[in-house]
Amino acid sequence: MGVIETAGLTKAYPGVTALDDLELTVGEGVTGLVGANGAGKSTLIKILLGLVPATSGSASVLGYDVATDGGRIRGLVGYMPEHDCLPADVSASDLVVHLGQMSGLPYAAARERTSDVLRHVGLAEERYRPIGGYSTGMKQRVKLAQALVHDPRLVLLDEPTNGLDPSARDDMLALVRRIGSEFGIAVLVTSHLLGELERVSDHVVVLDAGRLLRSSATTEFLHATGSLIVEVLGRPDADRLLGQALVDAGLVARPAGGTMVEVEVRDDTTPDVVRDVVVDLGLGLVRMQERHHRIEDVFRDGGAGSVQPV
Ligand SMILES: Nc1ncnc2c1ncn2[C@@H]1O[C@H](COP(=O)(O)OP(=O)(O)OP(=O)(O)O)[C@@H](O)[C@H]1O
Repeated sequence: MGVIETAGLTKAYPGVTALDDLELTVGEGVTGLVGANGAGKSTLIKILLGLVPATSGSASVLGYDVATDGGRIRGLVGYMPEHDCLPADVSASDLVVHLGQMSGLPYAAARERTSDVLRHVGLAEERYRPIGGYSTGMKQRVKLAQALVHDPRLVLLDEPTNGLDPSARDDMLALVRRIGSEFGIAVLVTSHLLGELERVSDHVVVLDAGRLLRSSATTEFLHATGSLIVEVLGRPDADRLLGQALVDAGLVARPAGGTMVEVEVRDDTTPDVVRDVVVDLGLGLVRMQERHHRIEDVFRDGGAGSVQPV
């Protein structure tokens, strides 16, 4: 049985179908839920928490029916909401203790767990200061900590990198990965930035306008394409020169930006042919590697326009 299962799950708001006949199974590990703004990610999470009723179809979380067992599910699941929802005049420490107690922990246990989770998410002395003075990155960490305080089986993280600068985003992604791998907690994490999910997820689910576009292991999204990317240096027009020489050598080659050329792999000898051509031209070989599909190729094929690769 999956950690999350949906069957024919549909949510219609007046004038918009947020989820459309969704059939989904999410297992252990880290699952990335990707989709453009409005694809239905937050709606799915709210239904899974039993906070919003579905129009039709069914869903279960950890074996419990979202329609009837919402309270039980919320006791076993941690939720990091997308939007800023933290009180400004309370410290992270007091807030997380309070939310731990609301999840059913006795006071002493809530204090102990709060100290642990705030350390895990990287909040040190500042945990005793009011949240109003925190940076966006620190606030995101508080939201993550409160999702973990009651030792959940599953966490639902809605856009945890929202509003973060590149370095804070990297830190948050590393934390998400650790939750899945070191702590053994199943994770469903949403983002509209595809490259992020590629980095931290074992499995990727792609939603497009409320419909399931694709669900597969991340490695399947990254399978090789049968071409090589060759980067050279030595002359400003090195790519043009190399491209022509490779075509003359009987290979199919095209420019790939900068001083890079993409070469179709004909057989096992292709890398040797490329190397020899580069040497004959007196160019320097910077790299030669297999080109991989990236997750955004799914959107290029599937048609969802506004998802941004990073
Ligand atoms: N309470 C609501 N009433 C009416 N329409 C809604 C409501 N909540 C969501 N929607 C609509 O449902 C669709 C899906 O919204 P949802 O928030 O689930 O998408 P999302 O993938 O999470 O996007 P975002 O990243 O922008 O949050 C959107 O068209 C949205 O406008």
